[in-house]
Amino acid sequence: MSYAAAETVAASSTWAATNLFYVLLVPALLLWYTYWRMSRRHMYELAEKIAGPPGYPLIGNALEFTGGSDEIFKNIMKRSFEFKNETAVRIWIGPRLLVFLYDPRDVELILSSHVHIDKAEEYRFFKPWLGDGLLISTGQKWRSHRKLIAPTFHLNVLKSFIDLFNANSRAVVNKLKKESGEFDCHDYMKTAMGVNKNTQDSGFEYAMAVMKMCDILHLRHTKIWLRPDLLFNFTQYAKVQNKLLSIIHGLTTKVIKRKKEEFKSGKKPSILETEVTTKDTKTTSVEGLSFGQSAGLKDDLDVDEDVGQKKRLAFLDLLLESAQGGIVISDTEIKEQVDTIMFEGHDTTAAGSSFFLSLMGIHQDIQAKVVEELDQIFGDSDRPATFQDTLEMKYLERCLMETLRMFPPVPIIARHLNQDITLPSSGKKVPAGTTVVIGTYKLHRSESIYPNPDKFDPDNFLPERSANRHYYAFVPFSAGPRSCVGRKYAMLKLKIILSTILRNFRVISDLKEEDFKLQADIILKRAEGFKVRLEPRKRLVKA
Ligand code: HEM
Repeated sequence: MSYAAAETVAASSTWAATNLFYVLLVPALLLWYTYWRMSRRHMYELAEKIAGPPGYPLIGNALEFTGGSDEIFKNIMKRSFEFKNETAVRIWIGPRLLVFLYDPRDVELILSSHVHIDKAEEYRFFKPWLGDGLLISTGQKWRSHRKLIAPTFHLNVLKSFIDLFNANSRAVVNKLKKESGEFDCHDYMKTAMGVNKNTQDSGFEYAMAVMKMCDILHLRHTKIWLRPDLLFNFTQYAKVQNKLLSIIHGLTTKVIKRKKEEFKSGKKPSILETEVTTKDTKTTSVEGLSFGQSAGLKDDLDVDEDVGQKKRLAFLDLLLESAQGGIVISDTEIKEQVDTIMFEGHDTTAAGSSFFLSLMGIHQDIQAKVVEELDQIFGDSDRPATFQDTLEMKYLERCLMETLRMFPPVPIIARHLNQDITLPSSGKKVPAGTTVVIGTYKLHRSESIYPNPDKFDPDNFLPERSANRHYYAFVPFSAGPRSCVGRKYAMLKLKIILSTILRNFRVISDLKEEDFKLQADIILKRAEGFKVRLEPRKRLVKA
């Protein structure tokens, strides 16, 4: 056979082999798809019984998640209100079934459970950043770390942060004095929330990096092609993410290193509670800081039983001390927990306080009542706030809670179901494998729970109005065993910073709530920025 003929034979046999491959591939794929659909039949059958918008084959409702994050938020809200009378709404993002829950009874079923504690698949995008920190870990690891960390947010530890909160608040007021005209107060709140004097320089860079990381994570949540790591790692976003993570982890490492050096040099932990408790179980629940735990469930931030004769330490001090033994927590785990707390404690409080100031700027009458209360507490004095003062800020607290109702910084909470559940509200079943999404934003705007839900009305939180409301109708900090571990810290800090600002300035907003463009890239924000103006109060308190 000539060389040319041999080449022709080789080419045609390659062609035949390629053809055979495709001929076999198509039925193989069809077979696999049929098997896959059959194995998920139970899921499809149950999902069919739950109301939801129609979707396309294979991609489901993924096209609804195109556009900017403010558009996505608007679309989702519009969609969810189309199903106004439904307590649960399903959507498909490709093969993933998501069921949104809006009824407090269904929310309770998930959040009060010790079984449904697994975070949804979507939280895995946080993994390169937060590792196995409290927010995303599960099972025994989460249980043991939660048990270790919760006591570091005990009220007695938090009280010792008050000086730091006051110092931060005064620094913010001093910076705000330079503002004239309209500006974005979120910029100030971001840096005020996460830093102390040792981390102030890196604080802004860190805050920016966190914000950009959230943008990337949000993109991965909403754009299905960015979900698989294999594809994502080839994109420009992956490179940007690596840069941002080096900034974020750089600051965490710095904070831990400094603490370790203090530890080695024998410096006493910064916060040390010398007061010891009795052996009996005792709870230190304080009204106004203590929501997030339903009746009948033990609040792990309050209970003193595990303390016994031990001293109470602040978060990082305790982790480092526990690491000394080497058994309880490793160095990597400490870093993951610090990253988690720094993220969770930072953006959420910054958004909450910025919404609060925006709302005060709109509702001058309500702001005047807050200031009247502050005048009663502080009189003409420019003294810093004490813990007792924060307990007396009852009206400010109601305004804060109403802010968190209307604009919950964490607008959804998602869990992965490992078993079928039956919704108490409707008797409908949600199949195992579903991502259940607690739609906090919509739940908080439910007409059947809050009459006139779009109106900013702090009286919604008058004790007599709250008393008859379902406990799970207000869950800005989640609730139950996986509730926010920093909720009391957040309330205390917010009360101190917001009261200090209002003692010094009148806040004015030219926009109304209905003009807010909301976007939810992980944390709920105003897309146009939190624009306000300030006027020094006549009796200007020295900051
Ligand atoms: C206004 C401020 C805050 C809001 C609205 C908020 C809200 C929440 C919500 C809704 C969750 C549950 C998330 C989920 O299950 O997916 C959560 C969890 C968590 N939060 Fe907060 N948070 C705030 C402030 C803080 C602060 C100041 C810290 C720490 C200093 C903190 C630390 C955490 C941690 C560690 C978790 C995970 C708890 C666990 O799974 O065991 N948060 N937060």
